Amino acid sequence: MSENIFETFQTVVHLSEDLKSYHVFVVMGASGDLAKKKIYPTLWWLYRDNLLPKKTFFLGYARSKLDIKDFLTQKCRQYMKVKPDEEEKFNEWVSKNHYLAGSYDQSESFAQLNSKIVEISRFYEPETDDANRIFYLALPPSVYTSVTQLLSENCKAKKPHFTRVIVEKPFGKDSKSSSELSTHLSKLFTEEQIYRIDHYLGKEMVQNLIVLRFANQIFKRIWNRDSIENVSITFKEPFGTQGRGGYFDEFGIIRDVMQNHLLQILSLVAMESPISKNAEEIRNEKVKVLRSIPEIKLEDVVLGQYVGNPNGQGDEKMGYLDDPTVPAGSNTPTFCCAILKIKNERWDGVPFILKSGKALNERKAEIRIQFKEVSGDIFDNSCARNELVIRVQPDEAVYMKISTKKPGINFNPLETELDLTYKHRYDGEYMPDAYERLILDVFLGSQLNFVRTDELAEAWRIFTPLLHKLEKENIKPIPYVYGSRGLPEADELCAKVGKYTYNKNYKWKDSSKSKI
Ligand SMILES: NC(=O)C1=CN([C@@H]2O[C@H](COP(=O)(O)OP(=O)(O)OC[C@H]3O[C@@H](n4cnc5c(N)ncnc54)[C@H](OP(=O)(O)O)[C@@H]3O)[C@@H](O)[C@H]2O)C=CC1
Ligand SMILES: O=C1O[C@H](COP(=O)(O)O)[C@@H](O)[C@H](O)[C@H]1O
Repeated sequence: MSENIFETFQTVVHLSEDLKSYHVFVVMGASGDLAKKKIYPTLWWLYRDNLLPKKTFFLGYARSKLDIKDFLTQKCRQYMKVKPDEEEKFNEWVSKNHYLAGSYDQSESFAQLNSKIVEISRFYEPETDDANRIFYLALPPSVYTSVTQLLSENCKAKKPHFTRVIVEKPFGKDSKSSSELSTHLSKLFTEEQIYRIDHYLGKEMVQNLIVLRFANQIFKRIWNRDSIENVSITFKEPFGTQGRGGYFDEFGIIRDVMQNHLLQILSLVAMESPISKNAEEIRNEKVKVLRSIPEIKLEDVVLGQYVGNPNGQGDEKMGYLDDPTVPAGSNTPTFCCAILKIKNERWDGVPFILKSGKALNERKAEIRIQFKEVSGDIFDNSCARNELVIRVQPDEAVYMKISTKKPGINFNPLETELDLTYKHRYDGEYMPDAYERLILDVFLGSQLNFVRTDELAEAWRIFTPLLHKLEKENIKPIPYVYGSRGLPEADELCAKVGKYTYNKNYKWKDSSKSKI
């Protein structure tokens, strides 16, 4: 692991006055899946790498009665990648974990939670009267309202200590429910105390967008409707609902991925240059561009639902409706391709294609910027459009597809690429997980990578009319086979409305594997 990558964080964490006092990180819903697979492993990695303020302890809270030491060492450990030489440090981290069982809707339980926080703070530092408090709500949305209410009434830190609350999506189901939740939260906490997590904002290549766009003069000049024909933002997963059908069916792919992860990426790709790197300046620009996007119309959308592949293996044989947790006859889409428009000076006429789906042919998240055709082409229309591809996952990469002379005795253009593949260029660099970056941001009080209330309201405004129409008219998605690339109808929409062209002649050669 490279030490350098952490230097900045460690310096900030250990020098900041605000971070010198005790911190308690409370995992609400500590017995659940998210806590087990993501939150506790992330806390361990941050602790292992000395990234957390030195005086931090951890408190789990859930209804189940459990022994936190057993839970961490037996249930969570498989997700924690503890190396043999880290045993001592791991045990040290486990010993800093505490647990309290309690309800999600009774004031006495939250009063006990408050007493427990104070008690543990005093155990570590007898003179102290409190600690900075971070509450991570790894909970189902059904208990958000009561938990936040009771936290606010019983568990806020005494000043000057801070209280921060991390909220997981879904942030409502449409404009109305989201606004109700936002209003509820805003009565209890200030905007500075609320951290709405969208884990895509913690991914390396999503964070890279701001640097790529605003630290390169060559991109600044061409990042507009004069040069760009279309932009695609794609999310694909090669597996279905995996028994989570009950949850998924309530939301569908649009709410699960598009309205949040893909729209967040879109806003970073399309926003104007912020005045500075300041979180509020950046979030102001993100909101501004979202405000320029009209609501999506049904005619600009293709919806799909996967069916089992009779020739597939295991899960692939199972269609969405075969999942016993999915209601019979459900019309919830598991695939969606939508074309968004941005009505502003920079983007007028440039389609933004958002594509997302489960049970497709591959795991991929990428941003593809397709440039306009060469004007005054002297090569008999044989030049492919340039493309800039930012691959978020798997294998982070930035590559630019360009035409060069085909090597040899000829004068023909050949589509090739300028390739920055991270695993080759930054071999050995430690790439923190999205949750590591985001949880650290909360300790540091940086809201840059979290979703602000007005941003959220705009995101719902864009999607709510479409979602309501789909539900009211019970619109049937088109079936596609588990493991396919998607729907031909989506390709047609991308070509016609999205102005996207696909060059099937392009063949990529992994030059890292070439012999010299
Ligand atoms: N650094 C690296 O590792 C590099 C890797 N490569 C690899 O080379 C391969 C080709 O490169 P690239 O151009 O990026 O990717 P692809 O050829 O896989 O896809 C290009 C785009 O065309 C779409 N597409 C694919 N098939 C069709 C079709 N039949 N009709 C319409 N649209 C289609 C894809 O959408 P959809 O996602 O929906 O299928 C995607 O948006 C990829 O596997 C890529 O990973 C290339 C350059 C650098
Ligand atoms: O938020 C969600 O994201 C995951 C995909 O996350 P990734 O980091 O593995 O790309 C998705 O599977 C899930 O359905 C969705 O709720």
